[in-house]
Amino acid sequence: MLRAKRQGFAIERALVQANIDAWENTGCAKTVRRFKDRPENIRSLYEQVANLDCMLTSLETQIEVITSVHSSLPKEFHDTFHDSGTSGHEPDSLEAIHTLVGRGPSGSPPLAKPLLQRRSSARQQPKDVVSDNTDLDEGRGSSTSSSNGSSSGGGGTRGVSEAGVLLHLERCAHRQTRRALQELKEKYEAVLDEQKQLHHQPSRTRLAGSVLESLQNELDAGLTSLESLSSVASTDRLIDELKLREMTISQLRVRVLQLEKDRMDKVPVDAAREINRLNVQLIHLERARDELTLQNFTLKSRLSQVANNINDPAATYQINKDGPLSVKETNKSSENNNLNDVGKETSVDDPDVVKILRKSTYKVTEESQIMRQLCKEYEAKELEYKKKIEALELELRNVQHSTCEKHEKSIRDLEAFLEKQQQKVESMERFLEEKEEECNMLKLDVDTVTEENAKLQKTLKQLTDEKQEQEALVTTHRRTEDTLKKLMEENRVLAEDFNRERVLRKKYYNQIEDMKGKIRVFCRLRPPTELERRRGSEDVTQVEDQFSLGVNSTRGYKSFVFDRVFKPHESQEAVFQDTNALIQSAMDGYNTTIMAYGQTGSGKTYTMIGEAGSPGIAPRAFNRLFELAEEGRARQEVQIHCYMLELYNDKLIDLLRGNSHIEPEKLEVKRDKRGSVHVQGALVRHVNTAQHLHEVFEEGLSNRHTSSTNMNAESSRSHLLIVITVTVTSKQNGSVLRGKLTLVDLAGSERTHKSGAAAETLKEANSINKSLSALGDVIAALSSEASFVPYRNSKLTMLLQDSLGGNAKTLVFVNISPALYNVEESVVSLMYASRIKQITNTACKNADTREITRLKTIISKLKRGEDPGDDSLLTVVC
Ligand SMILES: Nc1ncnc2c1ncn2[C@@H]1O[C@H](COP(=O)(O)OP(=O)(O)OP(=O)(O)O)[C@@H](O)[C@H]1O
Repeated sequence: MLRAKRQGFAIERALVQANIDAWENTGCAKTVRRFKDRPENIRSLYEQVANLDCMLTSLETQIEVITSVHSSLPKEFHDTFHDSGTSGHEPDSLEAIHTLVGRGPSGSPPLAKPLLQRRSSARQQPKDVVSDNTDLDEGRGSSTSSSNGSSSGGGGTRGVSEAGVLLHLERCAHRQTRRALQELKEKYEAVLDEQKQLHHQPSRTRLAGSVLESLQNELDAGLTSLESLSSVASTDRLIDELKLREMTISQLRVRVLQLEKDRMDKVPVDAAREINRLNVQLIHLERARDELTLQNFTLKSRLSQVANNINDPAATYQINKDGPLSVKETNKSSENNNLNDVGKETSVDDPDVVKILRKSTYKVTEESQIMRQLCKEYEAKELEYKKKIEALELELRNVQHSTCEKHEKSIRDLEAFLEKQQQKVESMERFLEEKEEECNMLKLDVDTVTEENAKLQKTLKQLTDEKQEQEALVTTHRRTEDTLKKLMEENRVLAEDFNRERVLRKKYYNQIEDMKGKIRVFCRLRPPTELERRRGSEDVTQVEDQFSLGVNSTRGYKSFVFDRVFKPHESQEAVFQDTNALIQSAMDGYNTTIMAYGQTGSGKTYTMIGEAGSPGIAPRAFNRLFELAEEGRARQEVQIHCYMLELYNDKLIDLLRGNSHIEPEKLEVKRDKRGSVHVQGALVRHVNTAQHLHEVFEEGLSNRHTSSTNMNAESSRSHLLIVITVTVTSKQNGSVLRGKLTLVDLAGSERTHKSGAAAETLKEANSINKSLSALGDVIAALSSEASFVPYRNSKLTMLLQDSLGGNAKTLVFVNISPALYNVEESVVSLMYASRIKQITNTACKNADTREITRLKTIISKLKRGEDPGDDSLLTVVC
């Protein structure tokens, strides 16, 4: 019995350990962690295991005690069992007990039912079968216990036939039955022994009672532990799961409220991320639901296992409960059969034993009832738990439903938001497409610009190369320019030197010529007149330098060299600068003559007299004379006289006497002994100032004959002579210098058909041409150094006798028209001028010493009473 309890507790311990292992091995990691998070549950389980171990230990102790008690039983008790042919050892009795309670010693399937069936069938068998059992028992005894020595023919029953096998099995069953009976017998003996011990050894009785009490307690503790194991752990786990679910639900509610709040606040939510997060959360929830379902299933399986575990003891107890009946029946049958048989064999029909057995049976029955009650309670709790589980599952479904609805609502809201966002995305895509089109256009523009840029870069590179080349060229050009500048500077210096040298050469040549008495000839070109411009006449002249002039005539280009050539636009001042020296010569006592020669309208009057605002040589000479007089006023006294003559139609006219009522004297050209020409009878005016001289000059001009011709609007129709005598008396020694400045404006030569001269004008022209022709003859004679010079052919040549080949310093201006229309006259004038230039004068100074000599001669003649002759004539008319 104790061993059976021990086996039962061992089984229970193994079950508890198996539960722990199952929970740890088959349970999910989360569940294991939860249990590990709650060490009290684990501790309670291990405490249960430890309690069961203690109970097992105590049972082992009890078994040892009972074994020792059994060994102390009287010898006849053992002999009885020995006589019955049973071995009587403990394992057999335990095996019989296990067989009775329906479970093998090692948890093997129960053998009670087949054995009972076989027994019942065996009971119905004839006695020969029993004899067979006896044979079998004998055979078993021969096979299992050689000490009996009664089974010698057993090997004959082991045969090849099925009947032999059945017989062998029946014998085994019979042997088991005998073992059970032996066990009962041993129990009976034990009980007897206990009774005896109770009588003789009260301590042992008490020990047995305590052992029974402890067994009952252990049984109660085992049931309680099983109940607690099946109820408390499951309830705690369910509570934990419920709390976890509630926590998850509350978190979901909070999240849903947050989402609602976000949606209501229209806060931008990343819909996709939120949906993903909710989907992940749904997956977690589904996993959690699956886990809970699995746990629920595990729990149910566990409950069913526990229920089975409980049912096993319940079945045991049921068996026990029914067992009494069975036992009763068994006992009855035993009483009726086995016991009767035993009784027959052992004569165990003691009412006390039966009473004890019945008492035990009743006790077991009570325990079985208690167990059934416990089973009912457990079933009720199981139902309760199932209801709770169903309620929880319902609540879970509701929560899932509500959560799903909220999530679906949120998903719909999110989908609506997503649709809006998609619309925005579509609009943005359209906008993006437009921008892409613009971008493409811009790319095309960029490509075009890039191509242009490439072209420009290429052009720029070419330009850069060209620029570099140009810079090199510029550098070279600059060097060349520098070199050229240097060369030009050198050239300029050389030119200046050359010009200077040439001027010096000319100057020295002129000085030499002056020393030789050569007449100086200046050539002056005038600009084209308005008439010539209207006629479109070309300029046939070319000023080669300040000494040379070329003319493109019908006979070709011809160059002329003069002492000075003035260009058309050279000023009157410039012209006068080169004539200034003759004014000084007049102040120095020389006869100087300045005259202008040339074709009519060539600029003779412009050169000699000038125009208003552009005075010519005469007015400037007047100013210069008085300037020189003023300059030498401290050391000398200057007396200036002048007269003006006009040779008109070969007739001399005193211009200063023109409108006076004084009868004009007969003017005669005279020459004194020195060769100086003077006009007898001319009115000589003394002038004190330059202004006075200008007035006298203007007066004389007003009397001059002029008229308009085709060649000149105001043509001079006569030859004009302005004669200014200068007497310079030295304040230091009283010496006297008598100079004469003769300014001659010749009338212009002209061709009558060109000048369009009328009858009177034609007469003037003929007279002019005649006088000029005589002048030409004189010039030709002087230039050819002829022995006879025809001065007397014309009054003009008589007047110019002391100026051409005379003792004066003479300057002749040959005025030239640049027009092609006048080229022939210009060439003739230039040829005349060239001839004039070849004429040599014999200039001499009218010094006092000679005068003194002459006066001395006159005085001497007068002293001798002789006529002084022409030498006594005064050269100056006051
Ligand atoms: N150097 C000059 N610069 C400007 N104009 C000039 C120059 N020479 C002459 N003229 C102009 O040419 C015209 C003719 O000049 P001018 O009267 O002096 O010639 P002319 O030789 O005296 O003629 P004629 O013998 O008929 O008197 C004038 O109108 C004069 O102003």
